[in-house]
Amino acid sequence: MQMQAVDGEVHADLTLDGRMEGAPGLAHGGAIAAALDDLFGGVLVLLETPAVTARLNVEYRLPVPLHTPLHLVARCTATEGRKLHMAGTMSAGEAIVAEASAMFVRVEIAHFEASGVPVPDAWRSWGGAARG
Ligand SMILES: CCCCCCCCCCCCCCCC(=O)SCCNC(=O)CCNC(=O)[C@H](O)C(C)(C)COP(=O)(O)OP(=O)(O)OC[C@H]1O[C@@H](n2cnc3c(N)ncnc32)[C@H](O)[C@@H]1OP(=O)(O)O
Repeated sequence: MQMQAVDGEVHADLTLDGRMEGAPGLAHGGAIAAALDDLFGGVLVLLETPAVTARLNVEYRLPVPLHTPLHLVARCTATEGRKLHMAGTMSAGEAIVAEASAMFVRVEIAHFEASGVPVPDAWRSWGGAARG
């Protein structure tokens, strides 16, 4: 998903296809949640903060048709020590089809390195969990 930073928010355009189908012709709720969670990951890049999703809440407002352009927007609404609160929306045209809120928790880069897969070099210049 291609993301763009605009005025402290992260925006993305996305069209879901048959691989993301739940009910016939409609997007699977898990795919919608994954897209919004991924967008929150983009906010972390904007903030240059390594963190992970601790809690994700999605409100599904309308069915999301496949093969329809969707617009997503996310931002960090508050920070509280290691906790980052996020909010985001997914829209089809003028209609908000889903809204999400999430709590991320800052972690050290070592959290990701534990997988054994190298992290991008840029992440090393970011402050870790201790950055308040
Ligand atoms: C990843 C991106 C990197 C950046 C670059 C991005 C690049 C762009 C691509 C992005 C693509 C992916 C974007 C999607 C992001 C994922 O998908 S992340 C993967 C899914 N999430 C996880 O795997 C997290 C698994 N959980 C954990 O590792 C640990 O539980 C945590 C969240 C790090 C917390 O553990 P901990 O470090 O021991 O901290 P702990 O003391 O337990 O908690 C700290 C505080 O948070 C609170 N807390 C912790 N968990 C919860 C919870 N579930 N509910 C409520 N409160 C909680 C605690 O109560 C505590 O509060 P205070 O006492 O300080 O008030």
